[in-house]
Amino acid sequence: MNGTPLWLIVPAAGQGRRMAADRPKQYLQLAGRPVLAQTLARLHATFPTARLLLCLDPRDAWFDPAWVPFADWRRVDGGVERAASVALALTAIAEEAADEDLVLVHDVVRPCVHGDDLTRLHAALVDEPMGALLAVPVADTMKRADAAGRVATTEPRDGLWHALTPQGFRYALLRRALDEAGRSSVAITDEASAVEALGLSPRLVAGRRDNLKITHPEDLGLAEQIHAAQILAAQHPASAGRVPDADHRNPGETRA
Ligand SMILES: Nc1ccn([C@@H]2O[C@H](COP(=O)(O)OP(=O)(O)OP(=O)(O)O)[C@@H](O)[C@H]2O)c(=O)n1
Ligand SMILES: C[C@](O)(CO)[C@H](O)COP(=O)(O)O
Repeated sequence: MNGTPLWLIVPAAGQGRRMAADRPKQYLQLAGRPVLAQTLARLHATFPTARLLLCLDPRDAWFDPAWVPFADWRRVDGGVERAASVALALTAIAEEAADEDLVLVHDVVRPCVHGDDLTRLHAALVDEPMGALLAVPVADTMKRADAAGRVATTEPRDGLWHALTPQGFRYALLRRALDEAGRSSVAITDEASAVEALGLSPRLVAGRRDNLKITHPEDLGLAEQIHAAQILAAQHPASAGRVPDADHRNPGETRA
């Protein structure tokens, strides 16, 4: 892409309560290395000269700086929630970042993010003043539950997408969005929803379904299998199955 400076923010200050492991899930082993190390390696392979901000719990006793492959990186204290961790990272570079600099935010617990998706998202951001995020269309029938755990309604899934990461924005926009979100009582679970709260519409960039977020215990085994299949596909590109076309259409694109 053009020479716009690129910052990577990797929120990694979570406790992994739903995983309920003996350590935060970003430090569990995936293919012989901690999840955190695998995720940073994926980002570095595509963006070797980006500047990294790694949000860590100030009491974190697991982190090893040897896992960071970036030449230009720093550790930032995380906040009480994911959005607070990202906001603190933005504040940490307030004196250095220009308004138009690009910021990509990627969950440390998405180690299977594919280089092709990173490249396409980055390219999409050139002409997107409102930012963009990787996402996949919902493929299952969607049920809304009542208080008794029974089906209340079946929701139309047309136009519904799963939001993934990375999510990318210009520095000034993301800072304003998270500042405003911090002053309101609206729950913000991703960067895009903070930008949406300003009345803006980030672009959905169709990504791969295997960009799994390790959240629950069974996700670690799935991530292992995805990771192994991706490595195999990279070694034997001719025999690798292509991701179906439908998964890579962006909203508004029609089937050929
Ligand atoms: N205060 C927080 C909370 C979460 N995260 C990060 O945000 C990402 C997505 O969060 P999630 O999957 O919810 O991770 P945890 O908060 O660790 O999980 P849980 O909610 O089960 O405790 C993770 O990379 C996590 O480390 C963060 O940087 N700061
Ligand atoms: C940002 C995110 O990965 C988008 O899907 C997700 O919202 C983070 O998970 P959390 O459980 O809301 O922290």
